[in-house]
Amino acid sequence: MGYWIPGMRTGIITCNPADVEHILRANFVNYPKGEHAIGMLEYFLGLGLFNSDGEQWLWQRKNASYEFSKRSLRKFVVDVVQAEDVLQRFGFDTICAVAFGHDLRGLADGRVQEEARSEFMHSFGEAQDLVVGRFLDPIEISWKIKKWLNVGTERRLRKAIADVHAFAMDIVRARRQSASVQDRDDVLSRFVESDEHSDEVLRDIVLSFLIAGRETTASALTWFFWLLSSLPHVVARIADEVRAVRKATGTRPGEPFGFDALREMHYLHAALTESMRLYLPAPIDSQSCAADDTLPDGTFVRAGWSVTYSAYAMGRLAAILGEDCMEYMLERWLGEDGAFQPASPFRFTVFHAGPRMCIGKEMAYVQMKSIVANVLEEFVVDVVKEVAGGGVPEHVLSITLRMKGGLPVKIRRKAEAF
Ligand code: HEM
Repeated sequence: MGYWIPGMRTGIITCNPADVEHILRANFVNYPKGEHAIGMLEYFLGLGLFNSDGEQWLWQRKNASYEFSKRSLRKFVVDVVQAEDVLQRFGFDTICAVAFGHDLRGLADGRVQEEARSEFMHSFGEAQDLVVGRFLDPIEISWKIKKWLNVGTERRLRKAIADVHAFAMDIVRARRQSASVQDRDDVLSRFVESDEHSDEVLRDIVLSFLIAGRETTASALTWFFWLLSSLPHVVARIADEVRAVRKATGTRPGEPFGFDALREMHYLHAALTESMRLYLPAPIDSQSCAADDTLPDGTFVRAGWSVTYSAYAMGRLAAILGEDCMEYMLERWLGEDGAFQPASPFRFTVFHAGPRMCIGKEMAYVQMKSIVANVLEEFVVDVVKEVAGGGVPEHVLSITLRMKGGLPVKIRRKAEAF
């Protein structure tokens, strides 16, 4: 069933899996992101994969998909996730390495690089929050924006975007200069090879991967570790599974997990999936309707309207998940043999669905499983009492639905490895 959103840009919102399938797959060409959404982010992200439609999107998606193949993922596990300082390199650095072949760690002057990175992270966070804040305001030129976007804020935003663009451009130039692209299989190499794209186009591709992959996995894990603080039996079962995988693969605590070893961690996969069902990085997603249409549930949609589905609500609906929808129950994802059972992406919409489904989904699971398995194997994570025992921490909606102020934890090394 669709709903009207009074007082906002005209549109409907739905939580019906059949509608979602219609919008994201069956009638995909009729539901692009649309000029409005793309225009709002263009001065920050340009027209990269994440922020483009039609042909502009298609050629980028085709080239990028090739590099996100299973072969590349295996290589990613070997080259990047297994690095000894996995926690340090998690997220931002791994995306730079996998997507752009740009190893921040390997650069000669580590200190300068470290400074550049943290400056970039700060600017990226600031630009993202300001741009997304503007985007989420229902009435674009409202009094709220006029008040909020005062001259100082506008200046800050421009500076943050200029810093972000400069950093992304450095990645592009470094990548162009690196000698042999033939034997590289990062995402950028495909675009660099064809030689027909300007530096600005490549910069936008870099920005799209950073915006899509930078905060999502980190946000998902923050909520996961918070949930674990009240689920000791789940922590114990994950530990059992990790130990069993160690035994089966003949590896010892501290050694890296291989791609196949991570795939064997079904219980952990289910635990993360159940956590993201309830606390997901991207809570809503909007498309624009190109031509008049009627959704499967009978709702009429006029050309130009926005059509939004709420992944957050869909993850908490009894009609989709049953009466126990508000309970953390990871067994719902496991078959009788203990193997992970995926749900239709039109019901479990955490990674979007259809041709524009998240291209980094597998990589995100590899990252998250590596982190959780490594951390729980060697450390005890104590969430500070007030947060662990209290209610649900406050959410902040930026590019992801993150936990306000982050998760305060104390980490202790285990007296003896389990
Ligand atoms: C838990 C982690 C993640 C979640 C929940 C997630 C979720 C999503 C969602 C909902 C979208 C659709 C956004 C939209 O079109 O408005 C998306 C798109 C995308 N994601 Fe992810 N993502 C995650 C991790 C990653 C990672 C690690 C990467 C890259 C390294 C990545 C790369 C992308 C890209 C490039 C797109 C745009 C795809 C396109 O438009 O064709 N994501 N993701």
